[in-house]
Amino acid sequence: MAPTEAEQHPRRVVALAAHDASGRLTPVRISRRDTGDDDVAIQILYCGICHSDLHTIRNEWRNALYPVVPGHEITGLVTEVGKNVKKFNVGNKVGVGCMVNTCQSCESCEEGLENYCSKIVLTYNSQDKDGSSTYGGYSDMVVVNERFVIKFPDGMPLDKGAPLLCAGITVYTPMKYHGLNEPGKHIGVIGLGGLGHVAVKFAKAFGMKVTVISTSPEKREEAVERLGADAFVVSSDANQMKLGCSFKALSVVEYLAARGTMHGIINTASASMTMYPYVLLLKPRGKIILLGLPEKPLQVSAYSLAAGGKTMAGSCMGSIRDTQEMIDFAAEHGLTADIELVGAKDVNEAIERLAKGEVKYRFVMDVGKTLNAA
Ligand SMILES: NC(=O)C1=CN([C@@H]2O[C@H](COP(=O)(O)OP(=O)(O)OC[C@H]3O[C@@H](n4cnc5c(N)ncnc54)[C@H](OP(=O)(O)O)[C@@H]3O)[C@@H](O)[C@H]2O)C=CC1
Ligand SMILES: O=C/C=C/c1ccc(O)c(O)c1
Ligand SMILES: [Zn+2]
Ligand SMILES: [Zn+2]
Repeated sequence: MAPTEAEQHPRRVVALAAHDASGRLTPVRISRRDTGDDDVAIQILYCGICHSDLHTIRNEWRNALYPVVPGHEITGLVTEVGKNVKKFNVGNKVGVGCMVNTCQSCESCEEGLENYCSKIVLTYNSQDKDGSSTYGGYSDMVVVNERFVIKFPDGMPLDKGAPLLCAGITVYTPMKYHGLNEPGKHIGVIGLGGLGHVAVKFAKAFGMKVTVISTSPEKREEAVERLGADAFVVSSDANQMKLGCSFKALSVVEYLAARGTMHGIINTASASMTMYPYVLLLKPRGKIILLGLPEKPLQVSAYSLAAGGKTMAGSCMGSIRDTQEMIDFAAEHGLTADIELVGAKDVNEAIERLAKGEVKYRFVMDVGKTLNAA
């Protein structure tokens, strides 16, 4: 007889779940599997709050499988390992990012780019190979196959390091694969949020010139003085953006100075926009990489891309091998996210603030100290 859900997933774990498109999170109990031979059990201490969590719980991508327990920037301590586990021991500091399973046999998996596996199992809002739902890091503990667990190097803090597991790898990957990690090159970063601010930090660590292109003039000073950006262009204010006329609103002098100067741009904006004015910032044959996943389509002018032989591409998350490489690189360079730590009780308020762009630059939930009291 097939095992029941309770037999397959006997651990009862405290979590925060959204139940409908209001996205409001409430405490629930979920089931986790026992630690299998290849698994690592992790006590979750911190979990970053990514804008994808917000898109998902509010069903903006029309794919929510409620109840949704979000969270794919998970850090914590190993509490148990299965008998085949080679890379981890009890007590290790570890992280889990956006995926927890792949097929291991498709072309993408064989190339080591399992983030593009057609059968990828995401950390939450997905169905695992045994048919169970996956639940993310807004929870006490998680059980994950060791292949999807990242070793946290000494010196990489579990709180400020957590956002690197999604925001960090999502920006590091296109920089690596599109040659946007070379000293002296000029990169533009659209959107100074969770992804954008770590993109600025990685670009500076690679020795690049960085221009932030932002809708928030008030972010200029810290973008330049604290994050180390070389230039800052105000792209629009929110009202003008709603009218779709970002081009007219660009801060004209800085914009004109930046036109035709960028080897690449990464677009981390969570909202839809007209790409034309941004494409004009690229040098001939420059590349614009789309990372933000807005609910509504972007507007693109074919003419602006074709004239100048420019490329528009997309990129999603990153492989496990690249995630380990990125975390090790970040640790060597003392690179972490700028975070605001929030308790589990305040998570709904934090998500409201994230929706309004009122975070500098990533909320991280203090799961270890506060979830059980929520
Ligand atoms: N491709 C992938 O693998 C991944 C994609 N994502 C997606 O990336 C996006 C960003 O995520 P994250 O950094 O966590 O989000 P944040 O909310 O932290 O940052 C998004 C930034 O976008 C800018 N922005 C917001 N509204 C607008 C607007 N109307 N027009 C132009 N810019 C705007 C703001 O920057 P500013 O104030 O500077 O203008 C804001 O800070 C999301 O859509 C998310 O789902 C996330 C992770 C992985
Ligand atoms: O924040 C990360 C989002 C990752 C993601 C979104 C959508 C999708 O189909 C994925 O495979 C990953
Ligand atoms: Zn994410
Ligand atoms: Zn695969």
